[in-house]
Amino acid sequence: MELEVRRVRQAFLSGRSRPLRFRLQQLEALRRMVQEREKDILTAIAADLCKSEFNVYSQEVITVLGEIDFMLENLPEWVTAKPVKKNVLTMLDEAYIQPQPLGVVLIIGAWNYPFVLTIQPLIGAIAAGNAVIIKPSELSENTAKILAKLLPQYLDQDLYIVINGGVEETTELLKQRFDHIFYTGNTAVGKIVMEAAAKHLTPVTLELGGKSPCYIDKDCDLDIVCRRITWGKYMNCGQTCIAPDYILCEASLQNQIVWKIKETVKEFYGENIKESPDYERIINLRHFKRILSLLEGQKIAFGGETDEATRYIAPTVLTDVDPKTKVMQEEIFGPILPIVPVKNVDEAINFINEREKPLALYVFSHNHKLIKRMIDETSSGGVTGNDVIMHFTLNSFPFGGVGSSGMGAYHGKHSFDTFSHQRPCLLKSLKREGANKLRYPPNSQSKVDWGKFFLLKRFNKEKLGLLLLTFLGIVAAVLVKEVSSVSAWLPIVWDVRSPCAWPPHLGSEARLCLAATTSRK
Ligand SMILES: NC(=O)C1=CN([C@@H]2O[C@H](COP(=O)(O)OP(=O)(O)OC[C@H]3O[C@@H](n4cnc5c(N)ncnc54)[C@H](O)[C@@H]3O)[C@@H](O)[C@H]2O)C=CC1
Ligand SMILES: CCCCCCC(=O)O
Repeated sequence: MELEVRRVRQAFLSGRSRPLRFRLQQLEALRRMVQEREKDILTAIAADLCKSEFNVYSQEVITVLGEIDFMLENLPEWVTAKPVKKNVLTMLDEAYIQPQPLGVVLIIGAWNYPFVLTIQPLIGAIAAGNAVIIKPSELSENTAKILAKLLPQYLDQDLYIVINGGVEETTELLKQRFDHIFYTGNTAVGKIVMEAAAKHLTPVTLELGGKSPCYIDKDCDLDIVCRRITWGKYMNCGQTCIAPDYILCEASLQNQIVWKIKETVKEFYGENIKESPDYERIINLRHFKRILSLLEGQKIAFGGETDEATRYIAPTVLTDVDPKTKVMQEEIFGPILPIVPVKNVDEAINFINEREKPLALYVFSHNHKLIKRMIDETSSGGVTGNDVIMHFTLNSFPFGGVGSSGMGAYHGKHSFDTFSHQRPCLLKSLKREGANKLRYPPNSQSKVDWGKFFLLKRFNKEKLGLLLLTFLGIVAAVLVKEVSSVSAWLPIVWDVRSPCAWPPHLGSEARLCLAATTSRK
C-alpha cells in the first residue's frame, strides 16, 4: 500500500497532471471509456444492484457524462489566475489567486450508486490537476472490478490508480499520508476516516447520510406530491442518501397519502412488484436484516412483504409512527416510509431542529411563504421544494451535507474548488522601497495615522482639511503657471529625493512614503 501511494506521489511530483491540456485529455479519455465500455459498465452496476440497464444509465451514466462535458467546457476559465482587488499598499503590485492542485487525493466510494459516487469526485480531482487513488466500495464488487480493469486502460496509469479491498485494505490505506480524502458512506465510518486524516492534518470531504425529512402541508396537490415522493423514496429500493427518509404531516392527511402512494406504486411497478425491472433489491443480507428489524412493532399501512433469498423488500408505508422507535432513530436506507403525524408546520420545524442536521430536506406546499419559512428556520445539506432528489442533478449547486450529514461539497465548479488550493500570489517590485517605510520600525503616531488613512479610510477631519487645503493650493498654483512650467514643477513636489514641506502635519518618514507611492501612479 505504502509503495503504491509513493508511486502515485512520484507521478504527481513529476508535474504532468498539472497542465490544462493534460487534464482535458484525461477527462476526454474518461468520457471515451464511458462511451466505448458502456455495456460493461451497465452490466456490472446492474448486477450489483439488480437494476435495469435503463435505470443505471439514467441514474448514473448520464450524470457522469454531463459532469465531464461541464468540466471540459469550463475548465479553461477555472484554471486561469484571477486578479483580486488591491489596497493602497499593493496598488502597484501584481495580485491574483491561482488555483493549484492539492496533490494526492484518496477517494473512497460507496456502493449505492457505485459508479457516479466514485467517478464524479474523480472528475473533479483530475480537473483540479491532482493524482488520485480510488477505493471503490467492496459491497458493489462488480463495479469495483470493472473500474479496476477499465480505468488503467484509459487514464495515466501512475497518476490514477484503483485499489480494491474491504475494511482491512481501507484501514491500511488510511494510514498513509494524502493531501485530501474524499469519503462517501455512513457517518460512523466518516468518523474513522476523519480520525485517520487528522493524524496527517489531511483535509477531508465527508459525504455522509442521515434522515432526510419530508414535510407535506395540507395546502397542496396530494396526487402530484405522492407521485414525486414515491419516485424518490423507492428508487434504488430506498438506497439513496437523499431519499426522503420519513414524512411529517397533519394526522388528517395520513390516509390519503397512504392511498395515493399505494396507487402510484401500482402505476410505477405494476401489480407484481417483484417482476418489475424498475424495482431493485437490497445490496446484501446484513442490510436486508437491518431494514427488517426497523419494521418491528410498527403499523404497516401497506407493503411489508419480503423475500430473503432475493433480498426483496416491498415498498412499504408505516403510519402513526412513534418518533422514539428504532425506525426513527437511524437512517432507513431502504424502501420503508414512516409517517409521523404533527399538528402543524411549527411542530414540524421543531421536530426537524431537535434532530441531527439532515442531508436533504423536502417541503411540499402551494404556499411559497411556508416553503421559505421552512428553509429559513431549519438547516440541511440541500433543499428541494415541491419535489425530491432534484437538487442533486443541478451541478451549479454544491452537493454535500452539514453537521452530521457531512462536510464539504462537490459537483461542477464546487468539485474543482474542493480539490484545489486557492493560492494567493502577490508579486512586488524590489523598487519603491520608500513606500515601505510606513510599515518598518520605528513606529510612530504619525505612521499609525497614515495607516488608518490609507487602510481603514478613517479620516481625521482636521488633517483631511489641511490636506485638502494643500491640494487646492497646488491646483491653484498649477492654474497660474504655464503648462510647460507645470510639468517641470510636479516631479519636484512628488519626488522622494526632494522632500517638500507637505503635508505639513506629517513626520518626514510618512511624507517620504506618500511621495514615493503617489509619484509612481
Ligand atoms: N452524502 C452522499 O453523497 C452519500 C451518502 N451515502 C451514505 O452512505 C451510507 C451507505 O453507504 P455505506 O453502507 O457506508 O457504504 P460502504 O459500506 O460501501 O462504505 C463506504 C466506504 O467505506 C469503506 N469502509 C467501510 N467500513 C470501513 C472501516 N471500518 N474503515 C474504513 N473504511 C471503511 C468501504 O470500503 C467503502 O469504500 C448511507 O448512510 C448513505 O446515506 C451514500 C451515498 C451518497
Ligand atoms: C438520480 C440519482 C441520485 C443519486 C444520488 C446519490 C445518493 O443520493 O445516494
